[in-house]
Amino acid sequence: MNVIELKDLTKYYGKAKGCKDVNLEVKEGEIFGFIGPNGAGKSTTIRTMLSLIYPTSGTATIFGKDAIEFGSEIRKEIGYLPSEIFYYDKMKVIDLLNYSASFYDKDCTQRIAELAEIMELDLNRRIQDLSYGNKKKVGIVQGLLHSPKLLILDEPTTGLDPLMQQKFFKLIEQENKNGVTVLFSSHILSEVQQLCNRVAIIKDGEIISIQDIKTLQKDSYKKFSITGKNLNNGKFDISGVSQLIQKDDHVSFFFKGDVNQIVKIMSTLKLKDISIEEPTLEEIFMHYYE
Ligand SMILES: Nc1ncnc2c1ncn2[C@@H]1O[C@H](COP(=O)(O)OP(=O)(O)OP(=O)(O)O)[C@@H](O)[C@H]1O
Repeated sequence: MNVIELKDLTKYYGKAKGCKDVNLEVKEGEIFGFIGPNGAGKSTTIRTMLSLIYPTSGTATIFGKDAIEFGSEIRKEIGYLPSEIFYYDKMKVIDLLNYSASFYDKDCTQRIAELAEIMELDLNRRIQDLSYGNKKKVGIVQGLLHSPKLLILDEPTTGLDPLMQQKFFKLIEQENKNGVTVLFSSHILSEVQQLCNRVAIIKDGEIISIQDIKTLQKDSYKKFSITGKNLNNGKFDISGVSQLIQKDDHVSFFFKGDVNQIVKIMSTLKLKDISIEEPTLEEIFMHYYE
């Protein structure tokens, strides 16, 4: 079953394009990555699918229901962490979270305490006394306290230190194991790589590719780095080689194709060192942004 289904979802702010003809399906139980640079249209797509803003055209269906018609019903089952969070500064964290919890027909007290412990959040501090990272933690607890079926996380890790990021990822993985579907928007490819099953890439408001993370990494480019005397980069002038860089005794490049071709060329060289690596998502996607 598709938890999220977007059909030609389009949002213009006056003449400015927010997102255009976005088609996307997120299946139940997936952790789906949504990747793009700043201003690519991630937040616009998310806000439109949540019917927090209205689409110019197209439709969003969540849990099989139209997002506008059933907006308030759907949102009860969603945990949404917006990219920017604004709070009443004078409130205590616990009062704010209890207030959020009051919108749901369930007792969230225990879950608030559990989440605060996992995220190391002091519930008795005032919002105005919290650092940016701690405010982000409030948002995370707020998004999860009602045990939603769908989590929509818009740039959730900004402001979290690396240790806290890992704790947060573990928490998301645990939620996912318990059946929660996750849409994870980010401009940091390595975190999407760590967490997601599939990924959609958005650029200038339009989806340019949707890929399975595993096939993406296995079936695509390999990154070769070699060191040796008299390496002539002209030798690697074959189809499938890209982004070749030569510096002194070192040559690196990406290759997509029959690796035997590369091995054959390598066998004619006198090498000091060689490494063959899986490229990072960043490297794989680089050409989309050129
Ligand atoms: N309220 C608005 N009014 C006018 N233009 C807007 C508005 N909100 C977003 N935009 C424009 O829509 C485009 C997409 O922005 P959006 O915030 O959705 O991108 P994003 O991928 O979420 O980026 P970021 O990570 O920087 O938030 C940008 O060109 C942005 O300037």
